[in-house]
Amino acid sequence: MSKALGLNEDYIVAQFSNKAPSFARFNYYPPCPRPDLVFGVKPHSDSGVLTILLMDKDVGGLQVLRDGAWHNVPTNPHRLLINIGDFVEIMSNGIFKSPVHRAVTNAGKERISLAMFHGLDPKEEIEPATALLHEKQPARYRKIKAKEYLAGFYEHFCRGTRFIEAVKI
Ligand SMILES: O=C(O)CCC(=O)C(=O)O
Ligand SMILES: [Fe+2]
Repeated sequence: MSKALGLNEDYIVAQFSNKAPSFARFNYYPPCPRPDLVFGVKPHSDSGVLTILLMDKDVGGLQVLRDGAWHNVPTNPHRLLINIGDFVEIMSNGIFKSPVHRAVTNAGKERISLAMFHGLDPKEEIEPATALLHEKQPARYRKIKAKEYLAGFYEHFCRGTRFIEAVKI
């Protein structure tokens, strides 16, 4: 990803210290009698650097928002889905976008997914890479500590809004 941005090859990897948290979350979605009323996970983007998602091999449910429409992500037993998180959107000055996604429920079938989230040391500051900025392309996000970002992220998630919008300049 760093290379694709024209940055030093290790720019993004170098942001990780040995204090960078990673955690796994198993999502279990029981059958839901009213999928028309209940989300498994409401619309959000992931906060961190990268998420590696192992989806249920049979039951779909993940949807990605693109150009205002929701698209189903097909299931595949041998596929890992890599999602870019908000930290990469900020570092790349918006060249990479962290996708908004949601999980819908299913009336007849249960579903399981496993998400592995890779974050940053809460003390790190996140900001657009200086090498990407010039007069015609100023910073589109303000500098913010990872810890502060996460606090804002969860507050906004509860309200159904996206904190990244509040970090935009
Ligand atoms: O269950 C899924 O497919 C997605 C879960 C998800 O978006 C998350 O845990 O952040
Ligand atoms: Fe997610």
